[in-house]
Amino acid sequence: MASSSAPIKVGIVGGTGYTGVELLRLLSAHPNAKLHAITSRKEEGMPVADMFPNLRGHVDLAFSAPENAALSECDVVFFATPHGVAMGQARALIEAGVKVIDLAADFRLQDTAVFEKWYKMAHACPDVLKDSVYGLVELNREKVAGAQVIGNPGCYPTTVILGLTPLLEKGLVKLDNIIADCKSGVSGAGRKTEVGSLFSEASDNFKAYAVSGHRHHPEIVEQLGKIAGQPVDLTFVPHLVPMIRGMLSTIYVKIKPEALDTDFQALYEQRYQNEAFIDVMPAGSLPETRSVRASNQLRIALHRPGNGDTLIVVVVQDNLVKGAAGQAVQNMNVLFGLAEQTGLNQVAILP
Ligand SMILES: NC(=O)C1=CN([C@@H]2O[C@H](COP(=O)(O)OP(=O)(O)OC[C@H]3O[C@@H](n4cnc5c(N)ncnc54)[C@H](OP(=O)(O)O)[C@@H]3O)[C@@H](O)[C@H]2O)C=CC1
Ligand SMILES: CC(=O)N[C@@H](CCC(=O)OP(=O)(O)O)C(=O)O
Repeated sequence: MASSSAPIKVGIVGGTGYTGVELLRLLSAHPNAKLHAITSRKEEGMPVADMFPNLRGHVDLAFSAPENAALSECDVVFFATPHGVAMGQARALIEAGVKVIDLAADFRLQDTAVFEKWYKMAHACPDVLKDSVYGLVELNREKVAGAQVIGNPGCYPTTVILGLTPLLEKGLVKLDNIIADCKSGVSGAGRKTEVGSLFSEASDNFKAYAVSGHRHHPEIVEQLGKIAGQPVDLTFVPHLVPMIRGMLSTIYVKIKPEALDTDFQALYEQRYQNEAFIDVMPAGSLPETRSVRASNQLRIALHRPGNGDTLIVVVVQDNLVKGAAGQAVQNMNVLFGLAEQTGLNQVAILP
């Protein structure tokens, strides 16, 4: 176990994916982390920096096969892998005293029947799942600090949950009339050669997908229900946007009649005033995904068209950072008692 002075020994399962290389970018520059094992089944033996030249001079390890990786020697292992991988290895790792942060969905849904329905697999360790923590730090900070296994939230759910939390905590909006219209860059689909992700298919194109149901819907519903203290449902529609990184969610809610006079701007500013990675912008702002590119910042802006009963919450983040790897490092910081912003103060890149 890492002490307050000794570096945190880090393992990454799935180092050749988009979230994997983002974890490597962040952790190679993290003052308290030491990369100890990075796995890839396909690229075993390849120096990491040969695959990712941005890491030359920063990462001097080679990829190792998962089964040969010294993961049990680590203090924490990040799973940047498809759904179903972490849950197969979590028990052995926590028995070896290793903390687990899963970027996939294995530890996000507490309802295993719902998990099985949407991910087409039975949960491999429901007992470990029961004790795991949903790693949305801004809502679960204390639980994250004492966790053994953390389920890093999905990218879309991160924007919708943080966008709606102040409203649901106070019971200010109707719970049967929420629409989340979400847009993601193509890196959200992962570093796989799926047709839809090819340049000639994705560039100069914009499309909705999974309109009749997306696996993030149950994750969002489960979390919003916990915050509201009662069942919540919503319409959630993801879209693929011709850009590499970035996520913008536009969330439409109906204000309850008795809450029409609420100062929503003040509510959000107060609720997130101590959150380093949540920027509540001036009312009416138009957040841009490029303003958070490669940073762990999430920006929120409120709109009240015609001062009527509709409130529109616009949320932007980088899907690979606050939507994945940055949030995972934020969880690691809390897990090991470090200042939450450690290794996460990158300013967004413009132009
Ligand atoms: N892309 C994004 O914006 C976000 C992604 N996520 C989630 O994070 C996870 C990783 O996503 P992403 O990086 O995009 O995915 P990629 O497809 O880009 O990378 C997957 C990685 O996992 C490895 N891998 C695949 N299968 C296995 C296996 N059975 N055992 C061990 N390693 C395996 C692959 O390497 P190899 O095959 O060589 O072992 C590769 O390194 C996914 O669950 C995704 O849903 C979460 C938030 C945002
Ligand atoms: C553009 C795109 O394809 N996005 C992915 C979400 C990526 C992701 O973040 O999935 P998890 O967070 O659940 O791991 C999708 O819609 O399936």
